[in-house]
Amino acid sequence: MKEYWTPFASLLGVLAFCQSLIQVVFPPELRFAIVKLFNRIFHGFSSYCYFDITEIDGVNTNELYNAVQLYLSSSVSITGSRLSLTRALNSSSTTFGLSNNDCMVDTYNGVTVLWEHVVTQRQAQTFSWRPLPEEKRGFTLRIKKRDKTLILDSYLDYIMEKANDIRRKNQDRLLYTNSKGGSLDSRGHPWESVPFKHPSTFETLAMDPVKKQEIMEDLMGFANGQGFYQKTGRAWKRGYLLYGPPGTGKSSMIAAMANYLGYDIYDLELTEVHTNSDLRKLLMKTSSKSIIVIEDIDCSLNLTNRKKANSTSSHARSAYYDMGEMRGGGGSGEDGGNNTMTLSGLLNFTDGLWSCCGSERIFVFTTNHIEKLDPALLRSGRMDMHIFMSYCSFPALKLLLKNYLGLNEVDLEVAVLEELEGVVDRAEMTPADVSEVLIKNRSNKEKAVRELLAALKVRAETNAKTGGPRERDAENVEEDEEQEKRALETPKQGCDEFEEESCKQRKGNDEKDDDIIKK
Ligand SMILES: Nc1ncnc2c1ncn2[C@@H]1O[C@H](COP(=O)(O)OP(=O)(O)OP(=O)(O)O)[C@@H](O)[C@H]1O
Ligand SMILES: [Mg+2]
Repeated sequence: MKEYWTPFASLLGVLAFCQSLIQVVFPPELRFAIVKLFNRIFHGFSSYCYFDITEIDGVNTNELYNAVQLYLSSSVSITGSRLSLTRALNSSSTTFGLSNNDCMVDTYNGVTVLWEHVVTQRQAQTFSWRPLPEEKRGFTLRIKKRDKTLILDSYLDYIMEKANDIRRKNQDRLLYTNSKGGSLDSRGHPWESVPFKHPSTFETLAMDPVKKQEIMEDLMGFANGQGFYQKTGRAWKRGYLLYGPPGTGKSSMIAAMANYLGYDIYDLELTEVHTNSDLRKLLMKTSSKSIIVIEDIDCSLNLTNRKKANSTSSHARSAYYDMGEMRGGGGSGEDGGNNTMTLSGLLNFTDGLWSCCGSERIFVFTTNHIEKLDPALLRSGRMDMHIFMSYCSFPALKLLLKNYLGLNEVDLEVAVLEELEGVVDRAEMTPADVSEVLIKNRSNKEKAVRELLAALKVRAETNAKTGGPRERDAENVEEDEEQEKRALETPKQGCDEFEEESCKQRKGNDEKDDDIIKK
């Protein structure tokens, strides 16, 4: 049972009045001694103790503050008479909250506690390393001294759990981006967020059903595995590397993972991160139950295969390592100090001590060119699962037919099914291409199937003549490598240009592939 409790607020008001009176009458030293004595006497006689939960704890956002707010908002909505209402941009739900400086009683395991929402104006600051919000916000929890153990042992954990449940039920997850280039907002967040409403789920994801089931079980095992991770002394985190050609569902898979687990997504734009210490700050500001995504990792940072670079020449090697310094403006080479963004900084981010700040986090890297990644990223244990997102297979095709046209296997003629099965692997078409044919003709199911079959046949024939996208891709990779080798052998000042050119080239190749597919 929860209700407003005004006598407590009045008592606090009297205390505040006494304190301001003391401030006016006595000099600062005497004032300090009197206030201390006054507090000691008051607390000595009082049977209550108080806990302050401030919104910002030093430089970090206090997760407990957010949890208390959410927890109380779930109860206030029913019993409160004075509420603050908020609705985030594009959000589907309204949040009720305790108004400024209002109090509320809550009962837990037969123990009654009092919550006060304390909001005060921040005094004008002469200097601050970052802008602070105008208001200082926090909750004060008042409990009986004799209930302290019970409350501290389980009540706060209960609140955290409840808040997580509420968030999951609201289904309003957030998509964060660091595209502001590391600048902080007034609450010290380097991330900007929007409500995440991607409709992709494992039901809509077309891929090998056995592999899909394996991934879903792995994710669920992770989410429910707190005890296991604790027992085995492992950090509660998991890494997935999604690789495969463009349009095979890597981004859709990330959205499906987030929707399946109810996690937020942090989309990390590596090109906006300039130093290893910036990366650590970003990591510190991510919350638990989240997926941290780095898309197209081969293009975001110079993480291409070092082995190949090493085998060229010592001159080339030093040019390669110097690239990190040039980008960050004078760091300490490949191992990198904090002045530059390096591979080792990234590995430390996912793997090292820093990866363990917070818990229940999933790292997902995606790439179109796994062969271009540094072996250090691929070493076993680094990413727990390597998932190949392949061209459309027969089971995936059947799922797309069902999702887009509502056609089950039994709705199709046996001969058509056999034709589709016979041609789909040779066609090497991505699920994105297949979806496009189906969407275009979705008002006429028969025509859609006919056109799809024709498109698959054309693609299979082209592949038979040209070797297919896999071979074309391999040729492009060789071309890229040749170009990288040439750039590594040129003087250092060409490195930045080379980097840009190489990335453009890769993007160009992808577009070329897309064109071929569309034809
Ligand atoms: N496996 C799939 N199942 C269902 N739909 C898919 C699948 N793959 C691709 N699609 C469709 O194609 C579109 C593009 O897919 P998506 O962006 O997930 O590909 P990607 O692998 O991330 O590509 P890129 O490498 O270019 O980032 C999606 O909007 C989705 O509709
Ligand atoms: Mg993608």
